[in-house]
Amino acid sequence: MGNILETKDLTIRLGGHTAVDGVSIAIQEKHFKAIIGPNGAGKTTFFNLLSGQLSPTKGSIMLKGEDITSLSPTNRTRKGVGRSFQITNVFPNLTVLENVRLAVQSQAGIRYQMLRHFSRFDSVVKKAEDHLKLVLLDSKAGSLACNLSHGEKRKLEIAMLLALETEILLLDEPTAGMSVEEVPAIVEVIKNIKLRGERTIVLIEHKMDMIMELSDSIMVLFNGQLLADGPPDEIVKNETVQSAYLGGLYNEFTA
Ligand SMILES: Nc1ncnc2c1ncn2[C@@H]1O[C@H](COP(=O)(O)OP(=O)(O)OP(=O)(O)O)[C@@H](O)[C@H]1O
Repeated sequence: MGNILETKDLTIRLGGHTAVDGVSIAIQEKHFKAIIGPNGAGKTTFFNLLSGQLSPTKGSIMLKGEDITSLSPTNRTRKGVGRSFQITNVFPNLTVLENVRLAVQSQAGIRYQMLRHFSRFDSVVKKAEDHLKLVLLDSKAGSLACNLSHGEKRKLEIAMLLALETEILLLDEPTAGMSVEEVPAIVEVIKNIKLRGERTIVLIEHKMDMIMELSDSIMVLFNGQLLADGPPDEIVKNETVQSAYLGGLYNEFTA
C-alpha cells in the first residue's frame, strides 16, 4: 500500500522556539501510527500542522502526493484529514444522536432548510446510529450531550469525527482527563475502528500499554525532532528513546 500522508522537513518556530524541527515522515494507507514523546516534545504542534491549525515555517505536507501545506483546516477535512472535535464543537443541549446526525449531515452537505424534514432522512439517521454503535455509545443516543460523563463525551467526539468520513483520523490524546475506569472503553472504541480497516489512524497518547496494543508503528518526538520511527518492538528497545525518556517519563514509558 502507498503512503497516504507525508511530511518533508516540517518545521515551525513559535515564540523563538522551534517546536517542530525538520520532521520528515511517511504514513502508509490504513496504518496505525502513534506519536509519543515527553511533555513539550512537539506532538500537539505537529498535529496542528497536519490539520492546518498552524502553518509551518518551513517544509511541506503531502496527502496522497498532493501538497496540502497551504490548505485551511476545512479544506484538509474535505480532502480526507479529520481531527477529533473538541468538546466545544458538541451541542450540549442536543441529544447524542442529534449531535452525530448533524455531523453526518454536514459531511453529506445537506442544507439547513431541510433540517425540518430531517427525520425522513433515514440513511442519515442510520449512519449516525452506526457511528454511535462503533464508539459503544448507542445506549446513550437519547441522552443530552451535557449529561454525558467525560469519557462518554470523548466517545461522542470520536463518533462526530467518524461522521466526517475522512480517510485519516488524527486522535489527540483521547484518554486525556479520563478516570482509570473509563480508559478500557476508549481503547475498545479505537480498536473497533482499527479492526474495520477503513482508516489511517494517527494517535497521540501517553499510555504506553495502549500504544503497544494498537500501533503498527511509533514515532518519537523529542525537542521537536524525530528521534525514532519504527515498529513498537524496535522502539521500546531503542536506547536513544529510552535515554530520552529517562528525563522524566521513564516510568510511563516502561509501564
Ligand atoms: N503558541 C505557542 N507559542 C510559543 N511556544 C509554544 C506555542 N505552542 C507550543 N509551544 C511550545 O512548543 C513546544 C511543544 O509544545 P507541544 O504542546 O506541541 O508539546 P507536546 O509534545 O504536545 O506536549 P504535551 O505532551 O505536554 O501535550 C513546547 O515547548 C511549548 O511550550
